[in-house]
Amino acid sequence: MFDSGATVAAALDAGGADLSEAQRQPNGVDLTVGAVFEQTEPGAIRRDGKRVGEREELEPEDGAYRLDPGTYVVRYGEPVRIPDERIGFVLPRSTLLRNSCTLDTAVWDAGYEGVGEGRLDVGHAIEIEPGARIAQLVLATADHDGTYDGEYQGERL
Ligand SMILES: O=c1ccn([C@H]2C[C@H](O)[C@@H](COP(=O)(O)OP(=O)(O)OP(=O)(O)O)O2)c(=O)[nH]1
Repeated sequence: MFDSGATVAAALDAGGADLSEAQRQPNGVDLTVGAVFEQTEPGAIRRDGKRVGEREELEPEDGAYRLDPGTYVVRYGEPVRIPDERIGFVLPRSTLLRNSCTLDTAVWDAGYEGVGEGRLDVGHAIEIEPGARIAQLVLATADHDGTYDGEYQGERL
Protein backbone atom coordinates (compact mmCIF):
# COMPACT_ATOMS: atom_id res chain seq x y z
CA MET A 1 0.00 0.00 0.00
CA PHE A 2 1.38 3.40 -0.97
CA ASP A 3 0.84 6.52 1.10
CA SER A 4 -1.09 9.48 -0.28
CA GLY A 5 0.81 12.56 -1.35
CA ALA A 6 -0.45 14.40 1.74
CA THR A 7 1.05 11.70 4.00
CA VAL A 8 4.39 11.85 2.16
CA ALA A 9 4.33 15.64 2.43
CA ALA A 10 3.64 15.42 6.17
CA ALA A 11 6.68 13.14 6.60
CA LEU A 12 8.90 15.61 4.74
CA ASP A 13 7.41 18.59 6.57
CA ALA A 14 8.28 16.86 9.85
CA GLY A 15 11.85 16.49 8.61
CA GLY A 16 12.16 20.21 7.92
CA ALA A 17 11.47 20.36 4.17
CA ASP A 18 10.00 23.62 2.94
CA LEU A 19 7.63 22.30 0.28
CA SER A 20 5.84 24.47 -2.26
CA GLU A 21 2.28 23.72 -3.30
CA ALA A 22 3.55 22.53 -6.70
CA GLN A 23 5.62 19.82 -5.00
CA ARG A 24 2.55 18.26 -3.36
CA GLN A 25 1.35 15.61 -5.77
CA PRO A 26 -1.57 13.15 -5.44
CA ASN A 27 0.67 10.14 -4.82
CA GLY A 28 3.88 11.65 -3.52
CA VAL A 29 6.08 14.72 -3.27
CA ASP A 30 8.22 16.17 -6.03
CA LEU A 31 11.89 16.68 -5.21
CA THR A 32 13.86 19.53 -6.73
CA VAL A 33 17.39 19.95 -8.00
CA GLY A 34 19.68 21.20 -5.26
CA ALA A 35 22.99 20.76 -7.09
CA VAL A 36 24.49 18.92 -10.04
CA PHE A 37 27.94 17.33 -10.08
CA GLU A 38 30.27 15.70 -12.57
CA GLN A 39 32.38 12.90 -11.14
CA THR A 40 36.10 13.40 -11.71
CA GLU A 41 37.78 10.52 -9.87
CA PRO A 42 36.93 6.85 -9.48
CA GLY A 43 34.94 5.67 -6.52
CA ALA A 44 35.18 2.20 -5.02
CA ILE A 45 32.86 -0.56 -3.92
CA ARG A 46 34.73 -3.03 -1.71
CA ARG A 47 33.70 -6.09 0.23
CA ASP A 48 34.32 -4.19 3.47
CA GLY A 49 33.57 -0.64 2.51
CA LYS A 50 32.96 1.96 -0.16
CA ARG A 51 34.14 5.36 -1.32
CA VAL A 52 32.35 8.01 -3.32
CA GLY A 53 34.69 9.47 -5.93
CA GLU A 54 35.60 13.14 -6.16
CA ARG A 55 33.27 15.32 -8.16
CA GLU A 56 32.97 18.91 -9.32
CA GLU A 57 29.87 20.93 -8.71
CA LEU A 58 28.51 22.51 -11.87
CA GLU A 59 27.58 26.18 -11.96
CA PRO A 60 24.35 27.26 -13.61
CA GLU A 61 24.83 29.40 -16.73
CA ASP A 62 22.28 32.18 -17.19
CA GLY A 63 20.13 30.62 -14.48
CA ALA A 64 20.15 27.00 -15.63
CA TYR A 65 22.36 23.94 -15.78
CA ARG A 66 22.99 23.36 -19.47
CA LEU A 67 23.81 19.69 -19.61
CA ASP A 68 25.29 17.83 -22.54
CA PRO A 69 24.65 14.11 -22.87
CA GLY A 70 26.45 12.20 -20.17
CA THR A 71 26.21 11.01 -16.60
CA TYR A 72 25.85 13.41 -13.70
CA VAL A 73 25.10 13.19 -10.00
CA VAL A 74 22.15 15.22 -8.79
CA ARG A 75 21.65 16.27 -5.19
CA TYR A 76 18.05 16.84 -4.29
CA GLY A 77 16.91 20.11 -2.79
CA GLU A 78 14.93 18.75 0.16
CA PRO A 79 15.80 16.87 3.30
CA VAL A 80 14.03 13.51 3.17
CA ARG A 81 12.90 11.50 6.16
CA ILE A 82 11.63 7.96 5.68
CA PRO A 83 9.27 7.04 8.53
CA ASP A 84 9.25 3.70 10.28
CA GLU A 85 7.19 1.03 8.53
CA ARG A 86 7.84 2.66 5.18
CA ILE A 87 10.16 2.26 2.20
CA GLY A 88 10.82 5.12 -0.21
CA PHE A 89 11.21 5.13 -3.97
CA VAL A 90 12.22 8.12 -6.07
CA LEU A 91 11.08 8.13 -9.67
CA PRO A 92 11.98 10.59 -12.41
CA ARG A 93 9.45 13.16 -13.55
CA SER A 94 8.01 11.93 -16.81
CA THR A 95 9.06 15.18 -18.52
CA LEU A 96 12.65 14.13 -17.90
CA LEU A 97 11.94 10.85 -19.70
CA ARG A 98 10.12 12.63 -22.49
CA ASN A 99 13.33 14.61 -22.97
CA SER A 100 15.53 11.50 -23.28
CA CYS A 101 16.88 11.84 -19.74
CA THR A 102 16.33 9.87 -16.55
CA LEU A 103 17.30 9.35 -12.93
CA ASP A 104 18.66 6.12 -11.53
CA THR A 105 17.76 5.70 -7.90
CA ALA A 106 18.01 3.11 -5.14
CA VAL A 107 16.01 2.10 -2.08
CA TRP A 108 15.31 4.78 0.56
CA ASP A 109 15.41 2.89 3.85
CA ALA A 110 13.12 3.25 6.84
CA GLY A 111 14.76 5.63 9.29
CA TYR A 112 16.97 7.40 6.73
CA GLU A 113 17.19 11.15 7.11
CA GLY A 114 19.21 13.41 4.89
CA VAL A 115 19.58 15.21 1.60
CA GLY A 116 20.12 12.38 -0.86
CA GLU A 117 21.60 12.05 -4.31
CA GLY A 118 20.95 10.08 -7.49
CA ARG A 119 22.38 9.52 -10.93
CA LEU A 120 21.14 11.89 -13.62
CA ASP A 121 21.50 10.36 -17.04
CA VAL A 122 21.27 12.90 -19.85
CA GLY A 123 20.55 11.26 -23.21
CA HIS A 124 19.92 14.52 -25.06
CA ALA A 125 21.08 18.01 -24.14
CA ILE A 126 18.74 19.61 -21.62
CA GLU A 127 18.54 22.72 -19.48
CA ILE A 128 17.44 22.36 -15.89
CA GLU A 129 16.93 25.25 -13.52
CA PRO A 130 18.25 24.94 -9.97
CA GLY A 131 15.22 24.39 -7.75
CA ALA A 132 13.13 22.90 -10.56
CA ARG A 133 11.16 19.75 -9.79
CA ILE A 134 12.93 16.72 -11.21
CA ALA A 135 11.69 13.63 -9.35
CA GLN A 136 8.92 12.27 -7.19
CA LEU A 137 9.26 10.49 -3.84
CA VAL A 138 6.64 7.89 -3.00
CA LEU A 139 6.37 5.92 0.25
CA ALA A 140 5.04 2.41 0.61
CA THR A 141 4.20 0.44 3.72
CA ALA A 142 6.97 -2.07 4.45
CA ASP A 143 8.11 -4.46 7.14
CA HIS A 144 11.75 -3.92 8.06
CA ASP A 145 14.46 -5.21 10.37
CA GLY A 146 15.91 -2.22 12.20
CA THR A 147 16.27 1.18 10.57
CA TYR A 148 18.95 2.76 8.35
CA ASP A 149 22.18 3.30 10.27
CA GLY A 150 24.75 3.64 7.48
CA GLU A 151 27.26 6.37 6.78
CA TYR A 152 24.79 8.45 4.79
CA GLN A 153 22.53 8.81 7.80
CA GLY A 154 21.97 12.51 8.52
CA GLU A 155 23.90 13.59 5.42
CA ARG A 156 23.80 17.34 4.77
CA LEU A 157 21.24 18.09 7.47
O1 LIG B 1 18.72 6.85 -4.95
C1 LIG B 1 18.92 6.96 -3.74
C2 LIG B 1 18.52 5.96 -2.85
C3 LIG B 1 18.77 6.10 -1.50
N1 LIG B 1 19.40 7.23 -1.02
C4 LIG B 1 19.66 7.40 0.41
C5 LIG B 1 18.57 6.77 1.26
C6 LIG B 1 19.12 5.44 1.67
O2 LIG B 1 18.56 4.99 2.88
C7 LIG B 1 20.61 5.78 1.78
C8 LIG B 1 21.52 4.60 1.65
O3 LIG B 1 21.20 3.94 0.46
P1 LIG B 1 21.77 2.48 0.23
O4 LIG B 1 21.51 1.61 1.42
O5 LIG B 1 21.33 2.03 -1.11
O6 LIG B 1 23.33 2.83 0.15
P2 LIG B 1 24.59 1.92 0.29
O7 LIG B 1 25.51 2.30 -0.77
O8 LIG B 1 24.19 0.48 0.41
O9 LIG B 1 25.17 2.46 1.65
P3 LIG B 1 25.07 1.81 3.11
O10 LIG B 1 26.23 0.84 3.14
O11 LIG B 1 25.21 2.96 4.04
O12 LIG B 1 23.72 1.13 3.23
O13 LIG B 1 20.86 6.71 0.73
C9 LIG B 1 19.79 8.21 -1.89
O14 LIG B 1 20.32 9.24 -1.49
N2 LIG B 1 19.55 8.05 -3.22
